[in-house]
Amino acid sequence: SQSGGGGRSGALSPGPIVAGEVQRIDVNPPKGTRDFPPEEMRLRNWLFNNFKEVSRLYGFEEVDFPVLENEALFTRKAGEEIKDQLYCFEDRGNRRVALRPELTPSLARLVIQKGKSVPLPLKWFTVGQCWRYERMTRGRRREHYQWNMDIIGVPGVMAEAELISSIVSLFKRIGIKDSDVGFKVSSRKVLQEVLKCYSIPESLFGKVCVIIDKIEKIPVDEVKKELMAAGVSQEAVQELLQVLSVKSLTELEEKLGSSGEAIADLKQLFSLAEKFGYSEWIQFDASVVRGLAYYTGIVFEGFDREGKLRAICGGGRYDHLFSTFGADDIPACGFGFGDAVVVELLREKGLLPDLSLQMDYIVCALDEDLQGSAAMVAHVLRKKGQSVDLVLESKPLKWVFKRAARNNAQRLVLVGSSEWQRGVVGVKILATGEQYEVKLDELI
Ligand SMILES: Nc1ccc(Br)nc1
Repeated sequence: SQSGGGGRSGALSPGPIVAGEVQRIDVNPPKGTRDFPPEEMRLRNWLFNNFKEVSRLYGFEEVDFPVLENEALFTRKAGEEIKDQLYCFEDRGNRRVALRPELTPSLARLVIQKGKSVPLPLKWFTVGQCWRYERMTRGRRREHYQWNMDIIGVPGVMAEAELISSIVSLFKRIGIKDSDVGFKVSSRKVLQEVLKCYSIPESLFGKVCVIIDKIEKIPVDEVKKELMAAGVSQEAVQELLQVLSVKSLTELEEKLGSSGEAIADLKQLFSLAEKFGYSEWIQFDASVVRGLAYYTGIVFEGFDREGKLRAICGGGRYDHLFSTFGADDIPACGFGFGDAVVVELLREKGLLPDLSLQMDYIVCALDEDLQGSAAMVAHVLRKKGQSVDLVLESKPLKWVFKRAARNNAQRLVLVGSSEWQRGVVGVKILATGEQYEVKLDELI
Protein backbone atom coordinates (compact mmCIF):
# COMPACT_ATOMS: atom_id res chain seq x y z
CA SER A 1 0.00 0.00 0.00
CA GLN A 2 1.21 3.55 -0.59
CA SER A 3 2.14 5.73 2.40
CA GLY A 4 1.14 9.41 2.44
CA GLY A 5 4.42 10.45 0.83
CA GLY A 6 3.75 8.28 -2.15
CA GLY A 7 6.54 5.75 -1.29
CA ARG A 8 5.70 2.25 -0.18
CA SER A 9 5.28 2.25 3.58
CA GLY A 10 8.37 0.79 5.32
CA ALA A 11 10.22 -0.13 2.08
CA LEU A 12 13.46 1.85 1.56
CA SER A 13 13.07 1.42 -2.16
CA PRO A 14 10.01 0.05 -3.88
CA GLY A 15 10.36 -3.38 -5.41
CA PRO A 16 9.60 -3.99 -9.12
CA ILE A 17 6.16 -2.84 -10.15
CA VAL A 18 4.25 -5.95 -11.11
CA ALA A 19 1.30 -5.43 -13.46
CA GLY A 20 -1.87 -5.82 -11.50
CA GLU A 21 -0.31 -4.59 -8.28
CA VAL A 22 -0.69 -0.86 -9.11
CA GLN A 23 -3.97 0.65 -7.96
CA ARG A 24 -5.81 1.76 -11.12
CA ILE A 25 -6.25 5.54 -11.10
CA ASP A 26 -9.65 7.16 -11.52
CA VAL A 27 -9.68 7.91 -15.24
CA ASN A 28 -12.54 10.38 -14.97
CA PRO A 29 -11.78 14.12 -14.70
CA PRO A 30 -12.47 15.87 -11.38
CA LYS A 31 -16.12 16.25 -10.40
CA GLY A 32 -17.93 18.92 -12.38
CA THR A 33 -15.30 19.09 -15.12
CA ARG A 34 -15.28 17.73 -18.65
CA ASP A 35 -12.86 16.07 -21.04
CA PHE A 36 -13.07 17.01 -24.69
CA PRO A 37 -12.32 13.87 -26.73
CA PRO A 38 -12.02 14.46 -30.50
CA GLU A 39 -15.71 14.60 -31.43
CA GLU A 40 -16.58 16.95 -28.57
CA MET A 41 -13.45 18.97 -29.32
CA ARG A 42 -14.53 19.43 -32.96
CA LEU A 43 -17.87 20.79 -31.79
CA ARG A 44 -16.18 23.06 -29.27
CA ASN A 45 -13.78 24.39 -31.92
CA TRP A 46 -16.66 24.94 -34.32
CA LEU A 47 -18.51 27.01 -31.69
CA PHE A 48 -15.43 28.94 -30.59
CA ASN A 49 -14.42 29.64 -34.18
CA ASN A 50 -17.85 31.19 -34.69
CA PHE A 51 -17.35 33.28 -31.54
CA LYS A 52 -13.99 34.45 -32.83
CA GLU A 53 -15.20 35.13 -36.38
CA VAL A 54 -18.07 37.31 -35.11
CA SER A 55 -15.63 39.14 -32.83
CA ARG A 56 -13.36 39.76 -35.83
CA LEU A 57 -16.26 40.99 -37.96
CA TYR A 58 -17.18 43.47 -35.21
CA GLY A 59 -13.63 44.81 -35.01
CA PHE A 60 -12.81 43.37 -31.58
CA GLU A 61 -9.28 42.42 -30.53
CA GLU A 62 -8.61 39.16 -28.73
CA VAL A 63 -7.12 39.23 -25.22
CA ASP A 64 -6.49 36.60 -22.58
CA PHE A 65 -5.77 36.42 -18.85
CA PRO A 66 -4.63 33.76 -16.35
CA VAL A 67 -7.31 31.33 -15.21
CA LEU A 68 -5.76 31.86 -11.75
CA GLU A 69 -6.33 35.38 -10.36
CA ASN A 70 -5.87 37.16 -7.06
CA GLU A 71 -8.92 36.34 -4.98
CA ALA A 72 -9.40 40.06 -4.24
CA LEU A 73 -10.62 40.56 -7.80
CA PHE A 74 -13.82 38.72 -6.96
CA THR A 75 -14.50 39.39 -3.26
CA ARG A 76 -17.32 41.87 -3.75
CA LYS A 77 -19.56 42.30 -0.71
CA ALA A 78 -22.94 42.11 -2.44
CA GLY A 79 -23.99 38.58 -1.59
CA GLU A 80 -23.46 37.27 -5.10
CA GLU A 81 -23.64 33.54 -5.80
CA ILE A 82 -20.46 33.92 -7.83
CA LYS A 83 -18.60 34.85 -4.63
CA ASP A 84 -20.25 32.13 -2.52
CA GLN A 85 -19.02 29.58 -5.05
CA LEU A 86 -15.54 31.01 -5.55
CA TYR A 87 -12.98 28.28 -6.31
CA CYS A 88 -10.33 29.85 -4.10
CA PHE A 89 -7.35 28.66 -2.05
CA GLU A 90 -4.10 29.76 -0.49
CA ASP A 91 -1.09 29.01 -2.66
CA ARG A 92 2.33 27.84 -1.45
CA GLY A 93 3.34 31.50 -1.14
CA ASN A 94 0.40 32.07 1.20
CA ARG A 95 -1.35 34.20 -1.41
CA ARG A 96 -5.12 34.07 -1.63
CA VAL A 97 -5.88 33.09 -5.22
CA ALA A 98 -8.93 31.90 -7.12
CA LEU A 99 -9.85 30.15 -10.34
CA ARG A 100 -11.70 32.95 -12.13
CA PRO A 101 -15.50 32.63 -11.98
CA GLU A 102 -15.92 35.29 -14.70
CA LEU A 103 -13.76 37.28 -17.10
CA THR A 104 -14.86 40.90 -16.67
CA PRO A 105 -12.76 41.68 -13.55
CA SER A 106 -9.64 40.35 -15.31
CA LEU A 107 -10.42 42.54 -18.29
CA ALA A 108 -10.86 45.57 -16.03
CA ARG A 109 -7.58 44.73 -14.30
CA LEU A 110 -5.72 44.64 -17.63
CA VAL A 111 -7.32 47.89 -18.81
CA ILE A 112 -6.18 49.60 -15.59
CA GLN A 113 -2.72 48.05 -15.92
CA LYS A 114 -2.43 49.33 -19.51
CA GLY A 115 -3.73 52.79 -18.53
CA LYS A 116 -3.31 55.48 -21.19
CA SER A 117 -1.20 53.21 -23.39
CA VAL A 118 -4.42 51.78 -24.81
CA PRO A 119 -6.54 54.51 -26.48
CA LEU A 120 -10.27 54.35 -25.81
CA PRO A 121 -12.68 53.04 -26.85
CA LEU A 122 -11.39 49.52 -26.39
CA LYS A 123 -13.20 46.60 -28.03
CA TRP A 124 -11.78 43.42 -26.57
CA PHE A 125 -12.96 39.81 -26.65
CA THR A 126 -11.84 36.56 -25.09
CA VAL A 127 -12.97 32.94 -24.80
CA GLY A 128 -11.94 31.50 -21.46
CA GLN A 129 -12.66 28.77 -18.95
CA CYS A 130 -14.43 29.93 -15.79
CA TRP A 131 -14.87 28.07 -12.54
CA ARG A 132 -17.16 27.75 -9.57
CA TYR A 133 -16.94 25.45 -6.59
CA GLU A 134 -20.44 24.22 -6.22
CA ARG A 135 -21.27 21.40 -3.84
CA MET A 136 -21.99 18.53 -6.21
CA THR A 137 -25.25 17.97 -4.37
CA ARG A 138 -26.81 19.75 -7.33
CA GLY A 139 -24.66 17.79 -9.81
CA ARG A 140 -23.92 20.87 -11.86
CA ARG A 141 -20.73 21.62 -13.72
CA ARG A 142 -17.88 23.43 -12.03
CA GLU A 143 -16.37 24.83 -15.20
CA HIS A 144 -17.53 26.22 -18.48
CA TYR A 145 -16.06 28.32 -21.26
CA GLN A 146 -17.35 31.82 -21.80
CA TRP A 147 -17.11 34.09 -24.81
CA ASN A 148 -16.89 37.68 -23.60
CA MET A 149 -17.01 40.87 -25.62
CA ASP A 150 -16.50 44.22 -23.90
CA ILE A 151 -16.56 47.84 -25.04
CA ILE A 152 -14.61 50.15 -22.73
CA GLY A 153 -14.92 53.92 -22.97
CA VAL A 154 -18.31 54.43 -24.68
CA PRO A 155 -20.98 55.94 -22.37
CA GLY A 156 -23.87 55.80 -24.84
CA VAL A 157 -26.18 52.84 -25.51
CA MET A 158 -24.76 52.46 -29.02
CA ALA A 159 -22.27 50.21 -27.24
CA GLU A 160 -24.97 47.92 -25.85
CA ALA A 161 -26.76 47.98 -29.21
CA GLU A 162 -23.52 46.88 -30.93
CA LEU A 163 -22.97 44.07 -28.43
CA ILE A 164 -26.49 42.68 -28.82
CA SER A 165 -26.04 42.90 -32.59
CA SER A 166 -22.89 40.78 -32.34
CA ILE A 167 -24.74 38.08 -30.41
CA VAL A 168 -27.58 38.10 -32.96
CA SER A 169 -24.91 37.62 -35.65
CA LEU A 170 -23.54 34.64 -33.74
CA PHE A 171 -26.98 33.07 -33.39
CA LYS A 172 -27.64 33.50 -37.11
CA ARG A 173 -24.27 31.94 -37.99
CA ILE A 174 -25.06 28.78 -36.05
CA GLY A 175 -28.61 28.48 -37.38
CA ILE A 176 -30.59 29.89 -34.47
CA LYS A 177 -33.47 32.19 -35.40
CA ASP A 178 -35.48 34.84 -33.57
CA SER A 179 -38.28 32.26 -33.31
CA ASP A 180 -35.90 30.13 -31.22
CA VAL A 181 -34.41 32.74 -28.88
CA GLY A 182 -34.90 36.33 -27.82
CA PHE A 183 -33.29 38.93 -25.56
CA LYS A 184 -34.97 40.28 -22.47
CA VAL A 185 -33.77 43.86 -22.04
CA SER A 186 -34.14 46.28 -19.15
CA SER A 187 -32.05 48.81 -17.23
CA ARG A 188 -30.92 48.83 -13.65
CA LYS A 189 -31.54 52.56 -13.74
CA VAL A 190 -35.20 51.62 -13.29
CA LEU A 191 -34.39 50.20 -9.85
CA GLN A 192 -32.00 53.05 -9.16
CA GLU A 193 -34.74 55.62 -9.77
CA VAL A 194 -37.12 53.77 -7.45
CA LEU A 195 -34.48 53.44 -4.72
CA LYS A 196 -33.73 57.14 -5.04
CA CYS A 197 -37.39 58.00 -4.46
CA TYR A 198 -37.15 56.11 -1.18
CA SER A 199 -33.75 57.58 -0.27
CA ILE A 200 -32.11 54.16 -0.27
CA PRO A 201 -28.33 54.75 -0.21
CA GLU A 202 -26.43 54.13 -3.47
CA SER A 203 -24.12 51.80 -1.50
CA LEU A 204 -27.00 49.29 -1.28
CA PHE A 205 -27.70 49.32 -5.02
CA GLY A 206 -25.56 46.31 -6.00
CA LYS A 207 -26.79 44.19 -3.11
CA VAL A 208 -30.44 45.07 -3.81
CA CYS A 209 -30.03 44.08 -7.47
CA VAL A 210 -28.41 40.76 -6.52
CA ILE A 211 -31.33 39.99 -4.20
CA ILE A 212 -33.94 40.99 -6.76
CA ASP A 213 -32.24 38.81 -9.38
CA LYS A 214 -33.28 35.81 -7.27
CA ILE A 215 -36.96 36.65 -7.80
CA GLU A 216 -37.52 33.66 -10.10
CA LYS A 217 -35.32 31.31 -8.08
CA ILE A 218 -36.59 31.72 -4.49
CA PRO A 219 -40.03 32.49 -2.99
CA VAL A 220 -40.96 36.18 -3.29
CA ASP A 221 -41.39 36.40 0.51
CA GLU A 222 -37.77 35.35 0.87
CA VAL A 223 -36.78 38.11 -1.54
CA LYS A 224 -38.78 40.63 0.48
CA LYS A 225 -37.19 39.41 3.69
CA GLU A 226 -33.67 39.71 2.27
CA LEU A 227 -34.39 43.21 0.91
CA MET A 228 -35.66 44.41 4.24
CA ALA A 229 -32.75 42.78 6.06
CA ALA A 230 -30.49 44.75 3.70
CA GLY A 231 -32.13 47.98 4.87
CA VAL A 232 -34.88 48.56 2.30
CA SER A 233 -38.16 49.78 3.77
CA GLN A 234 -41.30 47.69 3.31
CA GLU A 235 -42.82 50.47 1.20
CA ALA A 236 -39.76 50.58 -1.06
CA VAL A 237 -39.81 46.77 -1.34
CA GLN A 238 -43.41 46.91 -2.52
CA GLU A 239 -42.58 49.57 -5.10
CA LEU A 240 -39.50 47.68 -6.31
CA LEU A 241 -41.45 44.46 -6.85
CA GLN A 242 -44.26 46.40 -8.43
CA VAL A 243 -41.99 48.08 -10.97
CA LEU A 244 -40.52 44.70 -11.92
CA SER A 245 -43.92 43.58 -13.15
CA VAL A 246 -44.34 46.51 -15.53
CA LYS A 247 -45.12 45.08 -18.98
CA SER A 248 -44.10 47.79 -21.42
CA LEU A 249 -41.94 50.87 -21.87
CA THR A 250 -45.12 52.92 -22.10
CA GLU A 251 -46.28 51.63 -18.74
CA LEU A 252 -42.80 52.19 -17.33
CA GLU A 253 -42.82 55.76 -18.58
CA GLU A 254 -46.19 56.34 -16.93
CA LYS A 255 -44.70 55.04 -13.70
CA LEU A 256 -41.29 56.72 -13.72
CA GLY A 257 -42.05 59.77 -15.83
CA SER A 258 -40.30 60.56 -19.11
CA SER A 259 -37.36 62.56 -17.79
CA GLY A 260 -35.33 59.73 -16.25
CA GLU A 261 -32.27 58.09 -17.82
CA ALA A 262 -33.77 54.59 -17.67
CA ILE A 263 -36.54 55.45 -20.10
CA ALA A 264 -34.24 57.48 -22.35
CA ASP A 265 -31.67 54.66 -22.56
CA LEU A 266 -34.27 51.99 -23.25
CA LYS A 267 -36.08 54.03 -25.87
CA GLN A 268 -32.79 54.73 -27.62
CA LEU A 269 -31.78 51.08 -27.49
CA PHE A 270 -35.05 49.91 -29.06
CA SER A 271 -34.76 52.60 -31.71
CA LEU A 272 -31.20 51.49 -32.50
CA ALA A 273 -32.37 47.87 -32.66
CA GLU A 274 -34.54 48.92 -35.61
CA LYS A 275 -31.52 50.41 -37.35
CA PHE A 276 -29.32 47.39 -36.59
CA GLY A 277 -32.11 45.16 -37.91
CA TYR A 278 -32.71 42.96 -34.88
CA SER A 279 -35.95 44.41 -33.41
CA GLU A 280 -37.68 41.06 -33.63
CA TRP A 281 -35.01 39.61 -31.34
CA ILE A 282 -35.47 41.89 -28.32
CA GLN A 283 -38.24 42.70 -25.86
CA PHE A 284 -38.49 44.94 -22.82
CA ASP A 285 -38.75 42.91 -19.62
CA ALA A 286 -38.56 44.90 -16.38
CA SER A 287 -37.83 41.73 -14.40
CA VAL A 288 -34.38 41.31 -15.98
CA VAL A 289 -31.82 42.38 -13.41
CA ARG A 290 -28.91 39.91 -13.82
CA GLY A 291 -27.01 38.58 -10.81
CA LEU A 292 -23.74 40.49 -10.92
CA ALA A 293 -23.51 43.42 -8.51
CA TYR A 294 -21.56 45.74 -10.82
CA TYR A 295 -24.15 46.31 -13.54
CA THR A 296 -25.37 49.94 -13.53
CA GLY A 297 -27.49 50.43 -16.64
CA ILE A 298 -28.85 48.43 -19.54
CA VAL A 299 -28.92 44.68 -18.78
CA PHE A 300 -29.92 41.91 -21.17
CA GLU A 301 -30.07 38.16 -21.37
CA GLY A 302 -30.60 35.71 -24.20
CA PHE A 303 -33.34 33.16 -23.51
CA ASP A 304 -34.87 30.20 -25.34
CA ARG A 305 -38.48 30.97 -26.22
CA GLU A 306 -39.60 27.45 -25.22
CA GLY A 307 -38.44 28.27 -21.69
CA LYS A 308 -36.69 24.90 -21.24
CA LEU A 309 -33.16 26.18 -20.67
CA ARG A 310 -31.26 28.54 -18.44
CA ALA A 311 -30.15 31.91 -19.83
CA ILE A 312 -27.96 31.41 -22.92
CA CYS A 313 -25.96 34.60 -22.42
CA GLY A 314 -26.17 37.83 -20.49
CA GLY A 315 -24.55 41.19 -20.03
CA GLY A 316 -24.94 44.88 -19.51
CA ARG A 317 -23.37 48.20 -18.59
CA TYR A 318 -20.93 48.42 -15.69
CA ASP A 319 -19.84 52.06 -15.37
CA HIS A 320 -18.41 51.83 -11.84
CA LEU A 321 -16.45 48.58 -11.81
CA PHE A 322 -13.13 50.35 -12.29
CA SER A 323 -13.53 52.54 -9.21
CA THR A 324 -14.13 49.40 -7.11
CA PHE A 325 -10.54 48.52 -8.07
CA GLY A 326 -9.30 51.94 -6.94
CA ALA A 327 -8.98 53.35 -10.46
CA ASP A 328 -10.83 56.17 -12.20
CA ASP A 329 -14.14 54.99 -13.56
CA ILE A 330 -14.45 54.29 -17.27
CA PRO A 331 -17.86 53.66 -18.87
CA ALA A 332 -18.03 50.01 -19.92
CA CYS A 333 -20.37 47.26 -21.05
CA GLY A 334 -20.00 43.66 -22.03
CA PHE A 335 -21.52 40.20 -22.07
CA GLY A 336 -20.72 36.58 -21.27
CA PHE A 337 -21.89 33.70 -23.48
CA GLY A 338 -21.37 30.19 -22.09
CA ASP A 339 -20.46 27.11 -24.12
CA ALA A 340 -22.95 24.74 -22.51
CA VAL A 341 -26.51 26.09 -22.74
CA VAL A 342 -26.17 27.03 -26.41
CA VAL A 343 -25.11 23.45 -27.22
CA GLU A 344 -28.15 22.13 -25.33
CA LEU A 345 -30.26 24.51 -27.45
CA LEU A 346 -28.66 23.38 -30.72
CA ARG A 347 -29.25 19.76 -29.70
CA GLU A 348 -32.90 20.51 -28.86
CA LYS A 349 -33.35 22.18 -32.25
CA GLY A 350 -31.51 19.50 -34.22
CA LEU A 351 -28.96 22.10 -35.27
CA LEU A 352 -25.76 20.39 -34.16
CA PRO A 353 -23.44 20.45 -37.19
CA ASP A 354 -22.05 17.24 -38.73
CA LEU A 355 -18.37 17.55 -37.84
CA SER A 356 -17.04 14.08 -38.64
CA LEU A 357 -13.30 13.70 -38.95
CA GLN A 358 -12.08 14.63 -42.45
CA MET A 359 -8.76 13.44 -43.89
CA ASP A 360 -7.41 14.02 -47.38
CA TYR A 361 -5.08 11.01 -47.56
CA ILE A 362 -4.10 7.85 -45.80
CA VAL A 363 -0.65 6.68 -46.91
CA CYS A 364 0.56 3.13 -46.41
CA ALA A 365 3.76 1.24 -47.28
CA LEU A 366 3.02 -2.21 -48.67
CA ASP A 367 6.10 -3.65 -46.99
CA GLU A 368 8.35 -2.81 -44.06
CA ASP A 369 11.34 -1.52 -46.08
CA LEU A 370 9.14 1.05 -47.83
CA GLN A 371 8.21 2.89 -44.61
CA GLY A 372 10.74 5.62 -45.46
CA SER A 373 9.31 5.96 -48.96
CA ALA A 374 5.82 6.26 -47.50
CA ALA A 375 7.10 9.03 -45.21
CA MET A 376 8.46 10.86 -48.28
CA VAL A 377 5.05 10.61 -49.94
CA ALA A 378 3.36 11.96 -46.80
CA HIS A 379 5.87 14.84 -46.68
CA VAL A 380 5.19 15.82 -50.30
CA LEU A 381 1.45 15.83 -49.70
CA ARG A 382 1.65 17.74 -46.40
CA LYS A 383 3.82 20.42 -48.02
CA LYS A 384 0.93 20.90 -50.44
CA GLY A 385 -1.46 21.37 -47.51
CA GLN A 386 -3.01 17.93 -47.63
CA SER A 387 -3.89 16.21 -44.35
CA VAL A 388 -2.26 12.81 -44.28
CA ASP A 389 -2.72 9.88 -41.92
CA LEU A 390 0.56 8.01 -42.40
CA VAL A 391 0.29 4.34 -41.38
CA LEU A 392 3.24 4.00 -39.01
CA GLU A 393 3.70 0.24 -38.85
CA SER A 394 3.01 -2.80 -41.01
CA LYS A 395 -0.70 -3.44 -41.11
CA PRO A 396 -2.91 -5.76 -43.18
CA LEU A 397 -4.75 -3.93 -45.98
CA LYS A 398 -8.08 -4.78 -44.33
CA TRP A 399 -6.95 -2.77 -41.29
CA VAL A 400 -5.86 0.14 -43.55
CA PHE A 401 -9.21 0.29 -45.35
CA LYS A 402 -11.08 0.16 -42.04
CA ARG A 403 -9.00 3.04 -40.69
CA ALA A 404 -9.45 5.02 -43.91
CA ALA A 405 -13.21 4.65 -43.59
CA ARG A 406 -13.15 5.69 -39.93
CA ASN A 407 -11.04 8.75 -40.72
CA ASN A 408 -13.17 9.57 -43.72
CA ALA A 409 -10.00 9.69 -45.87
CA GLN A 410 -10.70 10.74 -49.45
CA ARG A 411 -7.76 8.93 -51.02
CA LEU A 412 -5.53 5.98 -50.18
CA VAL A 413 -1.92 5.98 -51.37
CA LEU A 414 -0.24 2.59 -51.50
CA VAL A 415 3.55 2.58 -51.73
CA GLY A 416 4.52 -0.71 -53.37
CA SER A 417 7.95 -2.04 -54.26
CA SER A 418 7.51 -2.47 -58.04
CA GLU A 419 5.67 0.82 -58.40
CA TRP A 420 8.34 2.63 -56.37
CA GLN A 421 11.00 1.15 -58.67
CA ARG A 422 9.06 2.76 -61.56
CA GLY A 423 8.87 6.10 -59.73
CA VAL A 424 5.12 5.92 -59.10
CA VAL A 425 2.67 5.16 -56.30
CA GLY A 426 -0.85 3.74 -56.41
CA VAL A 427 -3.75 6.04 -55.53
CA LYS A 428 -7.31 4.89 -54.81
CA ILE A 429 -10.24 7.30 -54.64
CA LEU A 430 -12.12 5.64 -51.79
CA ALA A 431 -15.56 7.06 -52.61
CA THR A 432 -15.59 5.63 -56.15
CA GLY A 433 -13.02 2.88 -56.02
CA GLU A 434 -11.26 4.45 -59.01
CA GLN A 435 -7.50 3.82 -58.84
CA TYR A 436 -4.49 5.04 -60.79
CA GLU A 437 -0.72 5.40 -60.62
CA VAL A 438 1.01 8.77 -60.32
CA LYS A 439 4.56 10.10 -60.13
CA LEU A 440 5.54 11.42 -56.69
CA ASP A 441 5.84 15.02 -57.85
CA GLU A 442 2.47 14.86 -59.59
CA LEU A 443 0.68 13.78 -56.45
CA ILE A 444 -2.36 15.78 -55.32
N1 LIG B 1 -19.47 31.64 -13.02
C1 LIG B 1 -19.56 30.35 -13.42
C2 LIG B 1 -18.44 29.57 -13.51
C3 LIG B 1 -18.58 28.24 -13.91
C4 LIG B 1 -19.83 27.78 -14.23
BR1 LIG B 1 -20.08 25.98 -14.76
N2 LIG B 1 -20.91 28.55 -14.14
C5 LIG B 1 -20.79 29.82 -13.76
